[in-house]
Amino acid sequence: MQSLNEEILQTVIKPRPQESFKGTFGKILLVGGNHQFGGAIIMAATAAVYAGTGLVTVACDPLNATALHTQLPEAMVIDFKNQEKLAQMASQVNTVVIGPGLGEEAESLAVLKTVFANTIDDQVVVIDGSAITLLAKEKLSLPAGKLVFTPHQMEWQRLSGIKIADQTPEANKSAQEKLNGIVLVKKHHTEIYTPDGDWKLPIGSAAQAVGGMGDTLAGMIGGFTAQFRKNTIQATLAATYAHSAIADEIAINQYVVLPHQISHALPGFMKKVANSNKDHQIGFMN
Ligand SMILES: NC(=O)C1=CN([C@@H]2O[C@H](COP(=O)(O)OP(=O)(O)OC[C@H]3O[C@@H](n4cnc5c(N)ncnc54)[C@H](OP(=O)(O)O)[C@@H]3O)[C@@H](O)[C@H]2O)[C@@H](O)CC1
Ligand SMILES: Nc1ncnc2c1ncn2[C@@H]1O[C@H](COP(=O)(O)OP(=O)(O)O)[C@@H](O)[C@H]1O
Ligand SMILES: [Mg+2]
Repeated sequence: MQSLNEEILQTVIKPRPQESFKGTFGKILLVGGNHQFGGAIIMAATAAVYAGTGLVTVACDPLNATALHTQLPEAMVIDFKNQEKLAQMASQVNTVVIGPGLGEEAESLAVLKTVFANTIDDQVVVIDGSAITLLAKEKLSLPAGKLVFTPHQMEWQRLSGIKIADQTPEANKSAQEKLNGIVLVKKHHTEIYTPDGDWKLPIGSAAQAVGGMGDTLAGMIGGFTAQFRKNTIQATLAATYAHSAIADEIAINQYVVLPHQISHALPGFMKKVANSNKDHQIGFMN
């Protein structure tokens, strides 16, 4: 397993072409946010908008629409119970992120099934949080698309059947190969298993151990894969590295890092990376 380093940032994050419009930078649909977990989808959508995705739509319980728009007027919103609209949106975007705050109720499962039935091979589908738990519990078939699974260790236990204590690189690799996608096993020093090799994240800290941190990462991976479409694996690696690199900078002066602070720091961080070259030290606060 290789150690992931900051070179992945320069590989992926380039200056924006001037001959462009919002569609150039990708379209994303984020699905989740039931009556209980609206904050999760708001955090994921915030990450996608601040990562620079051209167009961001959220499918959630309409109960969350006002809160979402108060935080994030850039995002569009649809009712996740509107099956027709959900199916249409799910097939039209570059990336679908499903799971943050989706919940595990009958309504959540209906939403998941509609999305899984309508994605297409060209798309990236990021499967996080409740979507992983439901996928495991209901033994659903996998959707079409380039799949990125983002489980924490308990979600990975549910999906792979490997107990947390037995989650060795060998066991994780063999389970990832069966899933036919990218798998991030999220923890202190997250592991990323891909068809092109495996990486360990050497940065990040306990200041990140707070609810919503993974929802934010899912939104960032969504935003990066929708925007930097050349290579899904590299975009996923860059988002994962940037998430903890920003957290480490904030943690120099803070005991705990709030997930939305990572999103708000993203445009400045990405600008520094885009301007930098190999000899330039990356850091967005100096
Ligand atoms: N503001 C919001 O709206 C928020 C909404 N959220 C949304 O909530 C939904 C449920 O997601 P979830 O992760 O909170 O719950 P679940 O999947 O049941 O896992 C927890 C169980 O696993 C165990 N556990 C063991 N190892 C672990 C590990 N390394 N990392 C984490 N847990 C570990 C853990 O052990 P314990 O803490 O009890 O010791 C516990 O028994 C999901 O849709 C998510 O997006 C959250 O993002 C929060 C903010
Ligand atoms: N002690 C830690 N050190 C480094 N990173 C951590 C630590 N604790 C949590 N994280 C990171 O925070 C995120 C937590 O994800 P997750 O459990 O899905 O959060 P949530 O669902 O509440 O948003 C992951 O990216 C994980 O790697
Ligand atoms: Mg999570």
